[in-house]
Amino acid sequence: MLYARYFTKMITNLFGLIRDGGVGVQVLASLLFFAVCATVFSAYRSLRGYDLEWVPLVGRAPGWFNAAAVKQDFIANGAKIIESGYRRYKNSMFLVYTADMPRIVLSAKYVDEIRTAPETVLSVREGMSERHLGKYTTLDIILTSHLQNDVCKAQLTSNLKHLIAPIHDEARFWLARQIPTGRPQVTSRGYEIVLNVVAGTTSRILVGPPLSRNEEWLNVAVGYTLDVFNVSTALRPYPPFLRPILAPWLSSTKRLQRHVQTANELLGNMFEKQMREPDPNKKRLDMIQWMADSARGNDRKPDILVLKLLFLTLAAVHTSTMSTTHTLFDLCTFPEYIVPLRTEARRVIGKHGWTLAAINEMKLLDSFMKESQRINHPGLLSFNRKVLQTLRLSDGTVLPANTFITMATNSIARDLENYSDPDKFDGFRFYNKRKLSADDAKRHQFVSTGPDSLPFGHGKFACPGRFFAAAQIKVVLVNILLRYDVSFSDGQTSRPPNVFSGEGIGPDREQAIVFSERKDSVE
Ligand code: HEM
Repeated sequence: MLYARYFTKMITNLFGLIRDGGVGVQVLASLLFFAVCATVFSAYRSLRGYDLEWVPLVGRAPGWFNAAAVKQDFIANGAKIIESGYRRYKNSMFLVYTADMPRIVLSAKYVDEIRTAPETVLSVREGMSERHLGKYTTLDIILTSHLQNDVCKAQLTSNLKHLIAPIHDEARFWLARQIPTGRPQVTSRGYEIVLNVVAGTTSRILVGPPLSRNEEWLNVAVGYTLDVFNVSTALRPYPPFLRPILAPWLSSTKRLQRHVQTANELLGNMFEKQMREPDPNKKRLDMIQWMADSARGNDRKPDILVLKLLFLTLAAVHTSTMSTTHTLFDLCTFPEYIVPLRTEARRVIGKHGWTLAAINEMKLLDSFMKESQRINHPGLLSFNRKVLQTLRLSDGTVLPANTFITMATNSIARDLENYSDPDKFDGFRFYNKRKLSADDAKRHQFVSTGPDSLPFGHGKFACPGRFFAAAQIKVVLVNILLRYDVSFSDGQTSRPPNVFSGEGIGPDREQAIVFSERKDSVE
C-alpha cells in the first residue's frame, strides 16, 4: 500500500509538472525516482514470492534483511516444516522457502496429471541447474542437451546384462582392498567403505578400466559432487548480483575447477579419440563409448562431454552410496533377514551365475532395499520441476510460470493412507505386495515409481539410472552378505538416527560396522 501511494503521488506530480510546462530537472528526478521504485518493488515481489500469495505459506518467509536467516531456518528445521505442511495440505499445496528457492509443495494427487507434461512446460533440467546455481557449479551443462539422460535410458540400461559380471569384479576388488582378508574381524566406518566400493563400481561403467581404478580419477568422482554442493551452499545466501564477484574467491570454486581440469586431462583425449576414430570392432563397455556414439552437434566437444560425464558421477555415486549404506545399516538392525537374503542370493547365483537373470530373481533383496529406501528416503522432497509456462490443472489450480514445484516424497512414504503400519520396518513388505497380482508384481519393485513411491521421481523424466542403480546396489550387498557377517559394534542393536540438513536425509557417516569373514564365503 505504501508503494502504491508513492507511485500515485509521483505520477500525479509528473503529470502536473508537464501540464504546467515545468519540465526539466524535476521531471528527470521523478523519472529516476520512478525507476528506482520500480526496481525496488520488483525485488520485493521476487523476495516475497509475491505471485504466490494465494498459496498457504508453511515456515518463515523472508523480508528485507532476513533472507539468509530463513534459509538457515529451513536447513535446521526442514523436516519439521515439510511434515507440518504435508499434514495440513497433503491434498492441495503449500509454499515453502527452502534453502534455495521458494517451492510449491504439490499434492501427489497431481503427479499422474503432470508427469507427462512437455519439458517446455515443466523442466527437471532447468529446475536442477537453477537451484544448484548451474552457472557457478558447472551443472548448467545439462541444459545443452538430453545426452546425459539418453545414454542412461538407452545404452546403460540395455547393456545391463553385460555389466553385472564387471560390476561384481569391481565390487570384489574394492571390498577386498578395504576389508583385508585373513583377519577374523574388521571394524570400519560403513559409509566410507560403501562410498569407495560404489565409486569404484560406478567408475567401471563411466570411464572403464584401467582408469576406473586410478586414484586421481576416483578423487574427482567423489570430490566433484561435494564441491558442487559446497559452491552452491556458499553462494546461495548472497543476492544474485554479488555471486559472480564472490564465486572466484571461494576455496570450493577453486577445488571444483581443479576437478574439472583433472577430468579434462584424464578423459579429454579418450573422448577425442573415440569420436575421431570410432572402431566398430573394438567397442568399449562404458559411458565414454556411449556418449561419443550419441553426441550430436555442439555436444561433440571433449570438454562438453567431460562435464556431462561429471554430472553423471554426481547423479550416481552419492545417491547409490546413501541407499546402500542405509540398507547395510538395516541388515545390522534386523539381522533376522540376513539368512533368508543370503539363501536367496546363493540359490539364484548358483542357478544363473553373476548375471542379470540372477539379479532380477533377487526379489527378497529387492523388497528389503525398497523398504529401507522408503523409511530412509534420499530426501524430503522429490519430483522437482521449474514451471516454464503457466500450467492450469484439471481442477482449475494454476501453477504460474517461473515458479518451482516439488512433492513431499518422504512424508508420502510414511503416510498411513499409502502404507499400513508405515513406521514399522517390514523388509518383505514389497515382496508380499508383489505376490498379489501381475500388476502388483510390476508396481512394487525397487525401480518402480508411482504417486506413493517417488524417491526416483516419476514419469517421463524419472531417474534414468535407477535400473543400473538397483543392479549395482544388489551386487555390492550380495558380495557383502556372501563374504561377511555384519553387525554394529559393542552390542549396539539399533541404527543411528539419520542426519537431516535442509531437504537432505543421509545415514550417519561415522557409524562403525563389524565385518566378520565367513568360513563358507563364496566368490
Ligand atoms: C539410489 C540411487 C539414485 C536415486 C535415489 C536417484 C534419484 C533421482 C531423482 C529423484 C531424479 C530426478 C527425477 C525426477 O524428478 O522425476 C534423478 C535424475 C537423474 N538420475 Fe538418478 N538416482 C539414483 C541413481 C542414479 C544413477 C546410478 C544414475 C546414472 C548412472 C542416475 C542418473 C540420473 C540422471 C542422468 C538424472 C537426470 C535426468 C534428467 O536430466 O532429466 N541416477 N535421479
